[in-house]
Amino acid sequence: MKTCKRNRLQKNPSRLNIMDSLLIPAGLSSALRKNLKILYFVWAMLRSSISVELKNMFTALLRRTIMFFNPYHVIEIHERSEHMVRNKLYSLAKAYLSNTCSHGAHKQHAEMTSLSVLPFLTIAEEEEVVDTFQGAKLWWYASSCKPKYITKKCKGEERFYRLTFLKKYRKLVEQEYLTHIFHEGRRILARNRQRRLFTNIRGGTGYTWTCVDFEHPATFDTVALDPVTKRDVIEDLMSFREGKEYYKKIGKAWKRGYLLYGPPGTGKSTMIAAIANFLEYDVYDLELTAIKNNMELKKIFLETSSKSVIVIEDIDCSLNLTGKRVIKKKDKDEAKAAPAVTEGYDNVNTVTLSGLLNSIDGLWSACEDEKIIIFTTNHIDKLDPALIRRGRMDLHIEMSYCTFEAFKVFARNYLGIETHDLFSTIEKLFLEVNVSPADVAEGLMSRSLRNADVDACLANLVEVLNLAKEEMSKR
Ligand SMILES: Nc1ncnc2c1ncn2[C@@H]1O[C@H](COP(=O)(O)OP(=O)(O)OP(=O)(O)O)[C@@H](O)[C@H]1O
Ligand SMILES: [Mg+2]
Repeated sequence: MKTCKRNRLQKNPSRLNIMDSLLIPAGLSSALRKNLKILYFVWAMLRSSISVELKNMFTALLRRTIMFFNPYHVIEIHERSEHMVRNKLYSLAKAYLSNTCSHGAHKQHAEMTSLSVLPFLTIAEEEEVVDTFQGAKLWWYASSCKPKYITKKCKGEERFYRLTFLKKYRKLVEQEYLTHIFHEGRRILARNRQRRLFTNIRGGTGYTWTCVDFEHPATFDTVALDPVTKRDVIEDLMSFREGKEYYKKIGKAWKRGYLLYGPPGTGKSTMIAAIANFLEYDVYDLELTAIKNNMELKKIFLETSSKSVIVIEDIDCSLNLTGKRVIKKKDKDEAKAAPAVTEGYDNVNTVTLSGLLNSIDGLWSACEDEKIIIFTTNHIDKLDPALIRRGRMDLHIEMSYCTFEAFKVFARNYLGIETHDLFSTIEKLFLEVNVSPADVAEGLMSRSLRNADVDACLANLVEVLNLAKEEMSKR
């Protein structure tokens, strides 16, 4: 990437109107620019002494001549579209340039919003940078102009980028380069975005999502899980993330459902955080009990954005969604009397199983895709098969009691060891007792052990496991 000298014509906005199509990078077609400058000079001399009609005619002629001889094509990307709504492509181009060529500018702007994790540098106004794409050279020029319509939102200057390239690359730019900017821009914005953890609360005007920064430290390196399961999950996530075209090809919404099941303290919530961190997605922690009816549920699902993990924890406890899909007539009265609402019939104040299924994978659910939906439960057997069937909950992941393999992850992360004399004792004990990974973690890092050495930590764990064994034998 290298900078170009600024086209001096661009400094004078009044000349921009007539010399619009002349905005070509300096130094490249100096002869052509020289001739056109002369033409412009003659025009400026004549302008005051001729009639308006003649003036217009001459302007049009001049423009056409310039366009005919000008070997360049220009695309402008304005901050706002014609209807004064934000032009997404402008922000994506800005992100793209910040990452790709802004260092080529003499003057840059450093920006950081509340939604970004790192500052990023954009090219300042009146600066020009060069990009290359499949052998084509492209000039980006940042500027601003008066907006066409003055609105409350847009009173002052409106910024825009002018992209200039040889006419022979027009097809390449229109069909490939702009799409490249779109995807790259999205990727850069997603990477630099402060990820958020949302939860639904009931406000004055009904339900609403509220959020905090998502900063959970769990990763797949810190989750203690059987290595084969861990590898399968990672592979599944990777193929999901890269699967946009595949999902399109098979005609399926780009979504995937995971069911995490297992006893308390086996790492289901930790696993959700690791998944979100791995994919770099936001997390929507959906509290079903705070939602009044199916309509609200549908709306709240619609308000989740793409690149997100939607979580319903303890689905078996959230609502009574465990019965058959169609409730029998004689059960209606009982169900009506119960505050926790069952499913099956259309009561306006209920969230029903079919309402939930609809929100997960009905027609509406495909509006913003690239989403992972995760349910967790301690009791998989209590759930309606319709809720967890494959295709809806595509992957069922069992989070079980701690195994020796899982313990080795804790040993590595908590104690920084790969092996130890006590490992064989611990391995034997894991075959005899059921302890959750949470208990093992606690056994290795209880308060009294914070400053203790490895031997003491492992000895403490052996004690915890022996106690669990004793308790099991008493039962
Ligand atoms: N598999 C695991 N890997 C790493 N840490 C774990 C694992 N399981 C549990 N832990 C530790 O135990 C604590 C509790 O785990 P977590 O909340 O993820 O369990 P859970 O399965 O969601 O439990 P519950 O069913 O009660 O919600 C975590 O803070 C974490 O430190
Ligand atoms: Mg949990």
